[in-house]
Amino acid sequence: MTELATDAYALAQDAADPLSALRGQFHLPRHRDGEQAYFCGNSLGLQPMGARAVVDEVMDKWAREAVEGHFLQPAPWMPYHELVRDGLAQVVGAQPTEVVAMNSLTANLHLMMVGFYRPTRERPAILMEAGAFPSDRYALESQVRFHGFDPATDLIEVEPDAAEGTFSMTAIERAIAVHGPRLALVLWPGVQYRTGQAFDLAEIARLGHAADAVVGFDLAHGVGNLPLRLHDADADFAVWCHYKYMNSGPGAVGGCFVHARHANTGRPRFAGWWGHDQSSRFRMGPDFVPTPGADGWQLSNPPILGLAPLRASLDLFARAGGMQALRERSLRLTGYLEALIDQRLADTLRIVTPRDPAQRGAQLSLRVAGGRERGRALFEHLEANGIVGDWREPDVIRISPAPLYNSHADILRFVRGVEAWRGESR
Ligand SMILES: Cc1ncc(COP(=O)(O)O)c(C=O)c1O
Ligand SMILES: Nc1c(O)cccc1C(=O)C[C@H](N)C(=O)O
Repeated sequence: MTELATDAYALAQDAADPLSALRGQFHLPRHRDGEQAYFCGNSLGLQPMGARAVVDEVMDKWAREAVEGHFLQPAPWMPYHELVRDGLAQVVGAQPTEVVAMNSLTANLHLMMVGFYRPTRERPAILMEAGAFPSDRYALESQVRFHGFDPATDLIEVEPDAAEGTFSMTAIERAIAVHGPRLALVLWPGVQYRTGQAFDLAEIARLGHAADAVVGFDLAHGVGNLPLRLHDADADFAVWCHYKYMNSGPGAVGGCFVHARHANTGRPRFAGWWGHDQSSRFRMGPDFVPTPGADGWQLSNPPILGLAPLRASLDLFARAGGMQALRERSLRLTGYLEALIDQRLADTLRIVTPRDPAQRGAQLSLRVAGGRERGRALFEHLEANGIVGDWREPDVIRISPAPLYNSHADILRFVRGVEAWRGESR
C-alpha cells in the first residue's frame, strides 16, 4: 500500500500536476517563517498576484484621464463589465448575455426576486433548505412579508433527512411534490455552506419546473468550485459572490445569471440607467428600455475598482484550462484529504460532507469527536500553527482545499497538525 502520509508522496503528487504552478500566482498569507496552509477559500479566496496591477491601472487611468476614462482605450469604464463577461460565462456554463457582474449576492437575490418571485394567493410559497446561510433566509423571509404573505406558512424549509444534516434528492422531490401547487419559487444552493453538499441543479430545476415554480440558485459556494452548466440546467436565475473561490477580494462585486429564455422578459424589475439599452442610454429619455439579457438588470454604473480584481482572477481560471481541469485537481486534493482522515484521523474527525465526490465540491466539513469544546480547541490549535480553516456554529470545522492554490503538502500539514493536537490533548 502506498504510504500517503509522507512528504515524498505529497511532493510527488504536487510535482506531477502542472496546475500546481498556479499557486505561485497568489499571495499566500504568512505564518511565522513560512506560509499558512490556507483552507479558507470558501470564505475569502486569496489575492491573485495580478490583482494589484489591474486595480493600479484603474487608479492611473483615473488620475490621467478623469472623465475621459469612461471612453478611452484600453479598458474604458463604460463597457467595463463586459471585460469579465466571457470569462464568467465560461465559469458558470452560460451564454455571455446570460451573465452580469453587479452589486453583491444578497442585493442581487432581492433584485432577481422582484422579477422571479411573483406570489399569488394560490401560489405564495418559497421552498428553500432548512439551515440555509442566514442572509438567504433573511432575504427570502423579508420578500414573503413584503408581498403580504406569512413566512410561517409560505416560507417552506425542507428538513435534511440524510446523514449529518445533508439532503437526499428524495427529500427535495417529496417537498416539491407535497407543496408544488403552492410554490411560486424554489431557491436552492449549489453547494450548502455548512455541510459542503453539492446538488444536482438540473434535476432540481426539472422538479421545480414540473410543479410550475420558478427555480433560482444561490451559487456562493458553487461558483469557481464546481463546473456549472447553468444554461443547460435550465435555471431561471442564479446569484453568487466573487470573493470565495473566485478570488476577487473582500466584498467583491457579485454575479447574476438570467436564463436566455427570459432575455426579453416582461416580468417586473427594479430598473436603473445601467440596465437601459446601451444604444440609447445617453439620450437621457424618461422611459426605461431594458438591455436584453442579464445586463438589463443592472442598476448603476459599476464600481470599476471593485470589478478590476475579477479580471485578474478570471485570467487564472483561463490559464488553468477552465473549470473541468480545476475540478479534476480539486477531486484529487479533496480525495487526498478524505483518504488521510480515514486512514489516520478516524478516531478524531468525522466527515460531515457526502462521501460521494459527485455530491460535494472542494470543501470537507468536519466534526470533532468529543463535541463542540474539543472542536473549538482543535480549531484554535490549528490556527495557532498557521493552518487556517473556519469554524461554523455549532460544531463544524470547514477545510476547503482550493485547486488554484492549495497543494497536497498543505493537506499533509493539516493532518499532522491534527495528529499533534490529538497527541497533546489526550
Ligand atoms: C450561501 C450564502 N448566501 C449569502 C451570502 C451573503 O453574501 P453577501 O454578503 O455577499 O450578500 C453568503 C456569504 O457571505 C453565502 O455563503
Ligand atoms: N464575507 C464574509 C465576511 O466579510 C466575514 C465573515 C465571513 C464572510 C463570508 O463570506 C462567510 C461565508 N459566506 C460562509 O459561507 O460562511
